[in-house]
Amino acid sequence: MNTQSPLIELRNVSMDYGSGKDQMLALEEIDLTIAPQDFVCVLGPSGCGKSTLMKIIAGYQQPTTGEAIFQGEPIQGPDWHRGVVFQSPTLYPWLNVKDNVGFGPNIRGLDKKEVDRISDHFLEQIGMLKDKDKAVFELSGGMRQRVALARVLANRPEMILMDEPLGALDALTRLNMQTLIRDLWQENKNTVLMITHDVDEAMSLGNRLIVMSKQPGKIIKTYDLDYTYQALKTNNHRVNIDSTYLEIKNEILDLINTDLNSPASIETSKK
Ligand SMILES: Nc1ncnc2c1ncn2[C@@H]1O[C@H](COP(=O)(O)OP(=O)(O)OP(=O)(O)O)[C@@H](O)[C@H]1O
Repeated sequence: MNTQSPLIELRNVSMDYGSGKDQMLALEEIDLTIAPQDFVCVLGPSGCGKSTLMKIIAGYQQPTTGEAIFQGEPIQGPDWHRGVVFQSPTLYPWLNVKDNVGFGPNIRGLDKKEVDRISDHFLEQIGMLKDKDKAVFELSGGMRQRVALARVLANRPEMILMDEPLGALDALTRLNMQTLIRDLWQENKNTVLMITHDVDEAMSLGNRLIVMSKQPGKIIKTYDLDYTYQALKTNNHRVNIDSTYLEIKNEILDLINTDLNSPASIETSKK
């Protein structure tokens, strides 16, 4: 984690859904600080509130109690500073690839030449410049997710929020996408928060990992890791799976799978 002033601060954030006897506590007393250019991966059992946490940072939901702060200001609602990528890419089927990527800059009133320049730049980054005139229905799942990423990047957001973005992809495409996401993070210097169920994916991409307890979701442990930096240094983009890696992976799996009714206080480990 770097030491610049935080991009995101969650202070004592709790989130209730429903009311009366249907009321349930989804998140409880979350304190989280995310620095610029962090790549934070969030892991935790199904239903522990990962997406709720992401929606609060995106501005889709206000916490029931506590504060969600972006660059020192309370998050009031969604805006282009924090772009969201979902598991199922939400592309506009009536627009071709290039116009999907240029959608945000176009809406913001940039002139056509500038919109084209931005679209081409990000299509190049995702390796799909040659596909720019294709229709959405002509794309594979992995290609759609790449276009969804480029569309978010074209808005030049400070932060990218991803909710299981690779969950629907086959294993090989998923590995290639992990490499692409890491490269895009490095190249564009965004801050990333990514939810995943895959511990290896989290360990190989994130420089910070957050593990949450089962509902009500609390942060039970955070890790600062450097496997993603190692992967950036190698030609084949692979992480070195050493004994420490396996220890941390097993510890995380235990944390996620153990009954965590009384989560321990927050701990931070450094590899
Ligand atoms: N809009 C909503 N209204 C009521 N309950 C909700 C709402 N959104 C989420 N919940 C509930 O809050 C809890 C946390 O849900 P959330 O989707 O944040 O968990 P998650 O960790 O992302 O789950 P998964 O890993 O299965 O995607 C769940 O019990 C869910 O049913």
